[in-house]
Amino acid sequence: MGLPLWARGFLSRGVGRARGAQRLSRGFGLRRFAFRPPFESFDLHPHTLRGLREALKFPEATEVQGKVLPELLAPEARGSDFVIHARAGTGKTLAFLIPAVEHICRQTPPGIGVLIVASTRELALQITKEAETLCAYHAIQIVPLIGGVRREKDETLIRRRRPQILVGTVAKLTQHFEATLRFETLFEGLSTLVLDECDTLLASNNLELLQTLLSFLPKSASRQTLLLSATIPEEVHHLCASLCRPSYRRLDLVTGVPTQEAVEQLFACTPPLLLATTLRNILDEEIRKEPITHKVIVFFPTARLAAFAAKLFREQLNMRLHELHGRCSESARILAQQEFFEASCGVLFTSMASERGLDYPNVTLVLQVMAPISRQQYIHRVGRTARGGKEGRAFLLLLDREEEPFMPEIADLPVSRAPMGPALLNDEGLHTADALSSARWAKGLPLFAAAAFASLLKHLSSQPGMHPELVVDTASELMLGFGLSEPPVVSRELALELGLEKCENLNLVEQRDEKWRPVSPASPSAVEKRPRETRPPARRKTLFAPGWRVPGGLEEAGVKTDPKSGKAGDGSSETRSRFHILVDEYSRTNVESIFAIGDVTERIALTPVALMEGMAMAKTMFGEGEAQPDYENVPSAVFSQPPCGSCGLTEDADGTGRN
Ligand SMILES: Nc1ncnc2c1ncn2[C@@H]1O[C@H](COP(=O)(O)OP(=O)(O)OP(=O)(O)O)[C@@H](O)[C@H]1O
Repeated sequence: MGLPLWARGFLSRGVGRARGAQRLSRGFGLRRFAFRPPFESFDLHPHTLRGLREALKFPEATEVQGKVLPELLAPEARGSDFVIHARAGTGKTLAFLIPAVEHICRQTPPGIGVLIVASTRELALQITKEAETLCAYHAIQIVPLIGGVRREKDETLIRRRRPQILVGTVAKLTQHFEATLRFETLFEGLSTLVLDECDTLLASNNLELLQTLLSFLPKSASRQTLLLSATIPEEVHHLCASLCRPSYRRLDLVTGVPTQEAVEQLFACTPPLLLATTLRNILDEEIRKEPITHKVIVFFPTARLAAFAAKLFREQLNMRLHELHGRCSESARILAQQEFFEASCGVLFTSMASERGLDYPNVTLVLQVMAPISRQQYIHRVGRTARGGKEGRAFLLLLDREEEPFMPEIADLPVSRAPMGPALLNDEGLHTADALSSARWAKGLPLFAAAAFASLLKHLSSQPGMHPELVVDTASELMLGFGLSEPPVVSRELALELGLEKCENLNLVEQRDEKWRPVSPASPSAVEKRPRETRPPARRKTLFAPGWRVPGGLEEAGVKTDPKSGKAGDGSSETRSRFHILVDEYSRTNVESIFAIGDVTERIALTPVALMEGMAMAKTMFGEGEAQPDYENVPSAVFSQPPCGSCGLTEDADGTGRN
């Protein structure tokens, strides 16, 4: 049994849950928008109107669309850029798609007319789907470019479809600009650039990559830029303005609170030890009250905790769950997104991957486990319910000690304390605690628990006001509440990184390279140390420079680069301003301990060449004698339709006439 006696007593009190449960389980229904002009009242192309009416089945604009469309469709609007701030779920996607499609209908230069930059793969796919439905009766082609899909596959799709609208993530688009031959020429007629969820694209950790992407786009005084989000704090606004033309317009459509009025928002606090059982009780309550219509999104603070909780609840509590987070494979993410979208009821365990822009119909409850990292995150997550004019509920399940630092951040929002308090914990909590007990864990769960614990330590360490002991105690109690008999071990390296190495309650293992193997499911934290047979040689730094850009800092290291070399290095006659690292035939730079391979050198910019150079370099570096790349056996590819390629001896060299 994972819970101590005092907690069991607390659970078994089972204080009247019905009162709060009634509020928690209020049904949802259609609300009326304040003002919904019919789409016919706008001067739209007949195919667009038909797409709205027949494919999307939206005869009327939402309130936000009713305000944005007249601004963006006005003839003089093309001379301005727009920063649009409107609540989540109010129809911003169509608000930018409709004018973009209308502009393509009026002007059809070859190439891509509209580029939509999305913050996640899932959002890019969702926008693509909505654009395709809107354009069902147009001949307009839309292509998504997202991570997890091979670049060559993207190229084939672009060649075949010749899209007018491209929807992509920043990383994938940048990768194409850096590595796909003449990719930039597709954008010569670009008339509209959309940055959806602009505040996250402009966040400090993403800004550099976004700026790199934008630097590849041709400069054009007539290109319109649209920036949209449900949260645009003032400090982000000046960044938005810096991407716009001076005449830009700001449409601030959030009056009053930034969350939808139709969302009932509650919060409750729990000790870490009781978080898992409380969560289970809330879910049970929701399923019991709405057996065929419950649709619940549960947000966890880390992807690893979401993965662990999903596996635990599925395997130990027999709950049917959908799962979508950063630990899922790309195909699993796409499948989960589609399944939960189509499901009439269900529960989704997720993390950051789902909090922005994603549109699942009829979500009845958004449940946030532990404090969000910011006010914006809270608002976006709550925005996953009550979309398109429906009603919904949001529940924030905090740890006791999170209330004081977090609640002031959302003091202006209509969030009330859940009236049930400890009644969230009912008699069933006892059974939950018992069922979760690691004594009965299925195979594999201990490793998930260890990963979740490490991620919790990281997450909590980044929270304000959390000193090391508190971080360790909180994460440990949480894991005990999830059924462990003792907290998992942690590598000393991680403890050092987080400044937790002196915490007495942390069970450390010395070597970071050790493979952890649970001895038995009954004692998941008792892991056996299995040192690797061979360790990689010590190294101080690995420079990784994808694409053609030479990383900074090389000058300080004394590495010679060639700034004058302007040829593209890909066999074309193109010139580009860029630097190359100068290397000898063994891939050695002028600094003995630094090597370089691939596109950052002035050799042939082809993947097979880089691979071969890498193998030869590894032999030189790791003592198998000096080895030079063998350019005789480089596979070559011809970008043609059908595609063709070759490798090995030429007909002449072979002498047999074979190719
Ligand atoms: N005119 C309309 N009539 C009815 N429903 C609509 C209309 N326009 C959009 N919707 C629906 O409203 C929901 C929310 O729309 P959308 O995803 O565009 O919101 P959003 O403002 O972009 O939200 P977020 O800020 O979360 O990205 C979607 O399910 C969409 O299909």
